[in-house]
Amino acid sequence: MRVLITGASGMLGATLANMLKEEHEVFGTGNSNFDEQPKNYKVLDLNAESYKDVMEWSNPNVIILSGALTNGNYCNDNPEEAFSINGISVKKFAEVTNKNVKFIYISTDAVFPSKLHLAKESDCVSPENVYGKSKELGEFFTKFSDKQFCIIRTTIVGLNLNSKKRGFVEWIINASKTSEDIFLFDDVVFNPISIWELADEIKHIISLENFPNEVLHISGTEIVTKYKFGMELLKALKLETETVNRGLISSFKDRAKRCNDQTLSCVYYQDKYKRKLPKLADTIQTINQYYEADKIRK
Ligand SMILES: NC(=O)C1=CN([C@@H]2O[C@H](COP(=O)(O)OP(=O)(O)OC[C@H]3O[C@@H](n4cnc5c(N)ncnc54)[C@H](OP(=O)(O)O)[C@@H]3O)[C@@H](O)[C@H]2O)C=CC1
Ligand SMILES: Cc1cn([C@H]2C[C@H](O)[C@@H](COP(=O)(O)OP(=O)(O)O[C@H]3O[C@@H](C)C(=O)[C@@H](O)[C@H]3O)O2)c(=O)[nH]c1=O
Repeated sequence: MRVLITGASGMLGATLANMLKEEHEVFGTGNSNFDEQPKNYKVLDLNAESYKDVMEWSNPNVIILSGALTNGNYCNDNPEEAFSINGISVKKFAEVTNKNVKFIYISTDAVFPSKLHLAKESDCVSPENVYGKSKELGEFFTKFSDKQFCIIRTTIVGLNLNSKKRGFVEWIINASKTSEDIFLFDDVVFNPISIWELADEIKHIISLENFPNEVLHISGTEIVTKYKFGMELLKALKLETETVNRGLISSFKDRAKRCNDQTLSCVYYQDKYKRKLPKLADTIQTINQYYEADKIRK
C-alpha cells in the first residue's frame, strides 16, 4: 500500500514512517527538513493553499494525518493558525483525494473536558483549550469527508528520531542528566502508550480487510500521574530521580488551560478488535529498549 504520513518530522510521524516502511511504500511530509529524515520525504506547510504537488508525488491509498501544532500555549495565542493546521488541513486533503483514499486522523484526549474520567468513544467532546478545539475540528472534517476513516484518540509518549526535537520523555531524561530541577504534575492523570506500540496498532488497522470507519480510543491500560510516570521512567532507565519534584498543574497559572484528567477508556477497541494494549510497565520497557538502542548507536 502507498501510505502518506503528515507530521513525519514529529515524534509519532517519524517513528510511524520508520516502522511502516517494512510493509508499505511510505511517503512523509513535515514542515521542515531534518538530518534523520526518511527516503521519501518532502516539506509541505499544511497552511499552503494547494497540496497538489504532494498528492501527485505520493498518490496514496492511505493518509495518516499526524501533522499538528501540538504546543497548547502557542495554539491559545495563535488560534487561527491552530485551526488551519490541525483542522482545516484535513478538509484540504479531502478535496484533493478521491473517495477510495482512506484517512487515519491522529487525535487526542484533549477533545474531552477534565470532568470525564476514562472517556469513551460515545462520550461528547467538549475541549477546554484551543488545541483541543482545533483537533475537534480535524475530527469533524475527517468524519464528514467522503472517505473511509479512522479517528484515533490517544495519549502518546516516546523519543524523537528527529534530533532537533525534544518532547516530554526527553525533557525528563535530560533534566535528570543535567541535574535540573523539574516539577512533574502529581494532579494530572493519563494512561500513556508509547509511539512504537501505537504504531503497531496503526499497522494492524491498515491491514484490516474491513477498515474501521469509526472513532477509536487507543492508549495504555494503566492510569498514572505525570509525576509517577516520570519517576518510573527514570528508575527503569537507571537514572537519578533526585531532581524530580512533585508539581501541581493548579499552580501553573500562566498557560493555556489543560485537563487534569486525560484518561481514555480503551475497552471498546480492545474488545471489538481483539487487541491487547500495553500496561505501564510494558510502555516504559519499550521506551527503555529504544533509549538503550539509541545510546549504542551514538
Ligand atoms: N505528543 C502528545 O502528547 C500527543 C499528540 N497527539 C497527536 O498526535 C499527533 C502527533 O503528535 P507528535 O508527534 O507528538 O507531534 P510533534 O509536535 O512531535 O510533531 C508535529 C508535526 O507536525 C508538523 N507541523 C507542525 N506545523 C506544521 C505546518 N504548518 N505544516 C506542516 N507540518 C506541520 C511538524 O513539522 P516540523 O517538525 O517541521 O515542525 C511535525 O512534523 C498530533 O496530531 C497530535 O495532535 C495526541 C495525543 C498526545
Ligand atoms: C506534564 C508536565 C508538563 N509540564 C510543562 C512542561 C511542558 O513543556 C508543558 C506542556 O506539557 P505537555 O507537553 O505534557 O503538554 P500538554 O498540553 O499538557 O499535554 C498534551 O500534549 C498534547 C500534544 C496532547 O495531545 C495531549 O494529549 C496532552 O498529552 O507543561 C510540567 O512542568 N510538568 C509536567 O508534569
